[in-house]
Amino acid sequence: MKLGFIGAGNMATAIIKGLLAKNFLPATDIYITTSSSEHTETVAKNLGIQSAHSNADLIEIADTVIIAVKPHIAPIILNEQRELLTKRKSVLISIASGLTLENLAELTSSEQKIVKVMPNMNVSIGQSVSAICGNQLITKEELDLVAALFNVVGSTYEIAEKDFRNFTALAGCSPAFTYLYIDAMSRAGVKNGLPKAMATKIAAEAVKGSAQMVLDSEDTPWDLIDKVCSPGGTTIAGLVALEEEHFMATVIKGLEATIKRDQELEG
Ligand SMILES: NC(=O)C1=CN([C@@H]2O[C@H](COP(=O)(O)OP(=O)(O)OC[C@H]3O[C@@H](n4cnc5c(N)ncnc54)[C@H](OP(=O)(O)O)[C@@H]3O)[C@@H](O)[C@H]2O)C=CC1
Ligand SMILES: O=C(O)[C@@H]1CCC=N1
Repeated sequence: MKLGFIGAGNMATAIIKGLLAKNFLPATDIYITTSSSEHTETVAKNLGIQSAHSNADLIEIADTVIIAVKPHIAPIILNEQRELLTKRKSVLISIASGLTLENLAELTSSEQKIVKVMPNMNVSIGQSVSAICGNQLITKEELDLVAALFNVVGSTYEIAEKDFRNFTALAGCSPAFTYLYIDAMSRAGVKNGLPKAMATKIAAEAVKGSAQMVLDSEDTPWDLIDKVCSPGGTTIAGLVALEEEHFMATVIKGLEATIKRDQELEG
């Protein structure tokens, strides 16, 4: 497989680092473009991979093309490159939020093989959770190959396209919310006398262990909450205070705002 990334920002570089770390592809088979040749050269050099002179050159070289630009830029590029993509019979992978398989086919052609993937930032440490679905032209083998690519950098769920928005909120955007939670805990630690770096590390380790516990245990999160809360103790006091401020409803509101924004981006 020769893999080309149109766009080499946060997501593409994280995926590339993950793929290189696991030796999924040799660095000689990974190509990128950015908005300028100079920037492409710099990023490619830093990652130790290949630069393409233009998006058209990249499509000429790669058999699998990941469009990893911001959702409002993707339509412009796909429209420009539609004939070449069709001619090359490339598999097009889109990670842009808010663009449906139907949008992507309209922007390219009815013959375009398309896979929609929603990864998250944790690709760079091999712990992404990604959703995947293909259009009617994608064979099972092609879908499996794309799933294998994203399995190298985490786990992959094949889901119906109608569930993508929900997945984007739960897995694509939620790392940002979790960082916010960790930072808020860390600031509470600082407020009460711990140095910031130490407080952040402690908060992050507590979150990591708690997430692992949910994955490993047969208990539901509520069962685990009850096990932490000693009668008349400290945790129940904190839990009640959080719920007085509508903690659960606030989290749900945050995720639902991302679902609404995703709908708006689709237009
Ligand atoms: N960030 C995240 O956690 C996640 C993001 N996504 C999706 O991934 C996509 C990329 O997001 P992210 O990586 O954060 O975005 P970034 O802004 O970090 O990266 C965008 C990249 O696109 C490049 N670019 C802009 N215009 C062109 C062009 N005409 N030709 C080639 N490259 C171009 C930019 O180049 P330059 O730097 O030179 O301007 C940059 O390298 C988005 O669609 C987003 O919805 C999906 C899941 C999670
Ligand atoms: O903020 C965004 O639009 C992208 C999609 C998922 C995470 N980041």
